[in-house]
Amino acid sequence: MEPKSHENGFNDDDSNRGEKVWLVHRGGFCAAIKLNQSNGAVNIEPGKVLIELEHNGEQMYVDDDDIEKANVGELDLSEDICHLKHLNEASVLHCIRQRYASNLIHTRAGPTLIVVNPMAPLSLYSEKVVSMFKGCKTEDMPPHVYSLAQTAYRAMLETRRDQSLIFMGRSGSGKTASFKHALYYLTLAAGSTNRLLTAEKVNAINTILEAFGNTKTVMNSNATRFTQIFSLDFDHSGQIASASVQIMLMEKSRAGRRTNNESTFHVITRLLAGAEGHLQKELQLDNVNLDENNLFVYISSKLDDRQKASADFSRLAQAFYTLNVDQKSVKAIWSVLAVIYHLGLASATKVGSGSTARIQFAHPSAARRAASLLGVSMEELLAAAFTTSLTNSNPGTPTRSPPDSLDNTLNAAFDSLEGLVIGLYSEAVAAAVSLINKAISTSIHTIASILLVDTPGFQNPASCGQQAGATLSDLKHNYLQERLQLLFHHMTLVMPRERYAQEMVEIDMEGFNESYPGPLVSLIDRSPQSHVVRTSQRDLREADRRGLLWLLDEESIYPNANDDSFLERLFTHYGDRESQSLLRKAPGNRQFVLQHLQGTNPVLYSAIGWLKNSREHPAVKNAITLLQDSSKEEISSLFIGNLARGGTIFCGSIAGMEGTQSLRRVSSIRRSFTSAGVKRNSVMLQVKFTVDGLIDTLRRTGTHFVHCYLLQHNGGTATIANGKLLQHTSEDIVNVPLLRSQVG
Ligand SMILES: Nc1ncnc2c1ncn2[C@@H]1O[C@H](COP(=O)(O)OP(=O)(O)OP(=O)(O)O)[C@@H](O)[C@H]1O
Repeated sequence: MEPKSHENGFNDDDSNRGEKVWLVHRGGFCAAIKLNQSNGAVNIEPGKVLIELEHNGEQMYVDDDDIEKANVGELDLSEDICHLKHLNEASVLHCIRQRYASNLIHTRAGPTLIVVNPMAPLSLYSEKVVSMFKGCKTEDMPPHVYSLAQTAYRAMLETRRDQSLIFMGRSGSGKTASFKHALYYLTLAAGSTNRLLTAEKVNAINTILEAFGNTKTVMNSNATRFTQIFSLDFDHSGQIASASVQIMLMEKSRAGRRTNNESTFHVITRLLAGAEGHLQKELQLDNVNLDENNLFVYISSKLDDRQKASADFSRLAQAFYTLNVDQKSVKAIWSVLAVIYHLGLASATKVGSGSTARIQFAHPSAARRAASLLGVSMEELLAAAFTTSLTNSNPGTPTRSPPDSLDNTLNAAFDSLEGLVIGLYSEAVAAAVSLINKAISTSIHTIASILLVDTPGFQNPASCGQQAGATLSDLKHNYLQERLQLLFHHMTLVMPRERYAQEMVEIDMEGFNESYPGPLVSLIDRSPQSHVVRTSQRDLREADRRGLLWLLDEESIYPNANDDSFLERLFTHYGDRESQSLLRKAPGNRQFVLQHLQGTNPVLYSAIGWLKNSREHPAVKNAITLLQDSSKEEISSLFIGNLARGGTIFCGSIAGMEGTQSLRRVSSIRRSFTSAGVKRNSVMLQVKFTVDGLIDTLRRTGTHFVHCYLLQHNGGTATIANGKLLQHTSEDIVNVPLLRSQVG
């Protein structure tokens, strides 16, 4: 925009007034009238137009390119943005904003649903509202997450083909909230045989999964850290006859994270705050001290936080009751979680020196509590916790912290203890998911399924003020979001175009600006085509390039490789001019930027510790051995049972595979989830193959996409005062550049 102050050429003559337009500028857009330039105005530069701003009457010349046609006011609240006569960015943003100001947070974009996070509870979802949508056809329903679920249900009944509801968006944008509403709708609207799945049970499942898989981050105070497929399997009559949950790509490293500014999963703090009486004594949690230094668990000193955590724990315990889960199994899970707490206190220390040096628990009394809760001896626990800290017993694992000095020996011990804790936590989650599936899955023959997919949202911590750079876990979540975008692109643009071409229908794509996530996805996950590795050649042949995940994986097995050598290889592969629009170096230590979401969301990453984190520590696997060897029957039987059902969470990185009918029907999907790559210790290739499996699964279904939008960067942590939206204007609430980057 180039505003100009003119003393000549402007007049208020109504005959001069033209069409309504938007003046688009970096901070947003504003309404204006395009004035007729032939009358009055002199010396008009080519490519300029004369406008009058609506809000203050100021007249100015601006670039023609900065103007977009506006629609008539009657279309302000259009239910479907495809109905706008002038379909341009400013008009779409205006429509979403106007609807939001009228408490209409759902908008259609053709078959896709847009939902903006209202940052306040709205009374849009209830049993009564469900009954209004039940049985309806798409064209008879207003945009709502219930209407999308109803459309999927109807399509499943009519075609007998599996359907999926896929929730996409940034962290905190409301994916999980909409996911839960859709699940609630389908449960109530379809009903289930023998009350297998009720709204109460769905609520209980969400409570459990949220406790085990969510945490607090800068972007969302209740951020989901796992991908979930909730499968509803329907019989001939359209009722739910079986259901199951699969959990994958869990950010399990968070359970063993030893940095002060990262929270662990909710369930641990809830257990510590909420276990009372007999349970508290049994778990030996009666002396929890707020000031103690725990490696893995941070307990808030705020009374409010602890009271809330305690109330949440009661709800969690009640959720297991609601699902009729055997209480001995629940107790076994609590024990494993309490063990993590005790191990965090036990910590590690080095005793002796030279050849007699040994690693020991720094606080043996805490370690004894852990051992007795697990039902193993101190020797067994010690061996499981520190096997790899003095000698590198796993030849496949690089010695990144060679135990050649006091610090390195101790660091290796801490890494090992962390590995065990991550393993214990993963097993606890797998057990919880198995118990859920036992409660809701049956072997009744079903004809088709609806898969609801919720994922951790797109992460850009800098957008919420965290300047340290995004982590490797953030990259995994962002990679999944890119793959979902690619799937969306394929299903909504490529496939219809191919269909039109087959049917020889001509479509006018002029002026259509297609953005394509393919190049960045390829930069991240492109498989190696050749065996040339570790070249420092700048002019790599195209065929020799491999994606970031593969580079990280390869680098992590080279002795003496480190985060710097990984970055060097990354820039050897992608330092060329063309790749600069996707990847560039950043000034900070080991920092780089990936231009995510077609450049609309550049994320600054910090690659510190990436190499270490791209291999699973061997101690992770010690957890299952300890649990199976437990002298406590409730523990060993729960975890032996887990293994017998697939023992999936370590190797396949998926929990709950046993419960699924939809995945069982398509055995190739099952294979891709459990393929050889997934079984390797490589965390990065597990990510790649698991995402491949998920996308393959979804591709075979009728897809229904929900795009969730954030109106404020901190929308996942903010609630509008008094729970009210602004009455007259939404301008204070809607961050237009942010919304624009999501719409784009
Ligand atoms: N439809 C809604 N109605 C009311 N509040 C909502 C709605 N959607 C989101 N919110 C609010 O926003 C917060 C963040 O939403 P949610 O956890 O669903 O985001 P998300 O996209 O799943 O985030 P992440 O990817 O981090 O898991 C919720 O805790 C809730 O306070």
